[in-house]
Amino acid sequence: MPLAPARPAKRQRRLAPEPAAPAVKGNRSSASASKSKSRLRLLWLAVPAVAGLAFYLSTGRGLGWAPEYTPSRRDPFVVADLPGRGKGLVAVRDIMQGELVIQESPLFTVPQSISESPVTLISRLLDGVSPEGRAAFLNLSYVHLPEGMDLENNPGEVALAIFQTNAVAAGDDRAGIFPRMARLNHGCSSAFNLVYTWRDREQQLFVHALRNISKGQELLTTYTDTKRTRNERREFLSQQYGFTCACAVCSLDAAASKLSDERLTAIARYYEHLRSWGRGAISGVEAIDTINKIWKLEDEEGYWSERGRLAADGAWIAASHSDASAARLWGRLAVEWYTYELGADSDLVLATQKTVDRPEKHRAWGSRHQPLAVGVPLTNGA
Ligand SMILES: C[S@@+](CC[C@H](N)C(=O)[O-])C[C@H]1O[C@@H](n2cnc3c(N)ncnc32)[C@H](O)[C@@H]1O
Repeated sequence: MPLAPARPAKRQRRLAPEPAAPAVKGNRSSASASKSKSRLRLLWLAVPAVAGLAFYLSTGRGLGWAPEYTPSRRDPFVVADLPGRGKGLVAVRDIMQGELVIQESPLFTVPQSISESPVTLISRLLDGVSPEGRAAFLNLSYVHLPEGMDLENNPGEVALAIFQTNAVAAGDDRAGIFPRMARLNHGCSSAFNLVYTWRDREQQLFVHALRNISKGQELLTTYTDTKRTRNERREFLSQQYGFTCACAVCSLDAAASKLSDERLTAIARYYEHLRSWGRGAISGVEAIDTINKIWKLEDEEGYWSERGRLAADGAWIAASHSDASAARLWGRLAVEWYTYELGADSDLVLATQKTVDRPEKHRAWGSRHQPLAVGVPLTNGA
């Protein structure tokens, strides 16, 4: 039976048969959509729901008695106490766009489908973890523990709350705990500076710098699809993670925030429009024009995530209309951004490079029978 998904990582996925199909980064709200699918999923969802009937803890808190997971000497960050945000990671030197910041194996992973109680499952898996790993897990923060429960009397429920606050996707159908990565706090649109991805080949989570980060800056990832308004984002984050987001974007003054909301809403709308190319509702030229509009709006917003995927969609559309030169240019752009997001040696970079070298070998090549000059990237990166 399916289990409510944790925060999905940016997955290394095959190019979609339809542009901009399901988001690479999602959120736990996606669980609600398929809520009714199984009793077990409901059981997972029931934990925060029960907590909701009592009181959500307003801030994350750790158990405080276990040692911190020791960062390696080569890490470009330290774990720091940050006012109002619990612990977080802060850069101890400048970090370059595309740099690998964390590469981490999971303490344990759980499948999305389980046949036993989540509390029993997490407790059993924890028993199999080393004492250091267990201590690191128990030191992580958590929210949504029903009132009146505590570690002494309800260790299983506390472990489950820790899991639910910190788990991220480890592949398509598992979620895992990564104690170092778990210290990353959240930022919206232009505020987050790291993206993470699960790599099947290495069976590890890779976290890369999406933009240049200066020494002293906090490292931030994003917990949700931030292409929505400030109020919508805040509501989701408050419900799921128990905090009111005050990142740089959420802290903009009213006028600037309104502009940001408008841009993000328009970006989401254009993504929807782009998707309709897959069912033949818009032409290849209009689809490419839409990608260029998204790119421009994202430049204005400072929203840089998912650009590898967006450019790869451009290559897909160009290839499907047998437009080799556009496919090559979009492919180049995809390689550039996948390299930042996923690493130069990732499967997607290697696969996309093949489109640059031999566009006519793309699996979508000629699938839209009508050859068409669809349009090229209108960005400086091209
Ligand atoms: C995965 S943990 C992140 C690390 C956590 N701060 C800690 O001390 O271990 C998620 C929790 O961190 C806190 N958090 C994350 N991002 C935040 C933000 N932008 N503002 C305030 N609290 C945040 C929330 O309590 C959230 O439930």
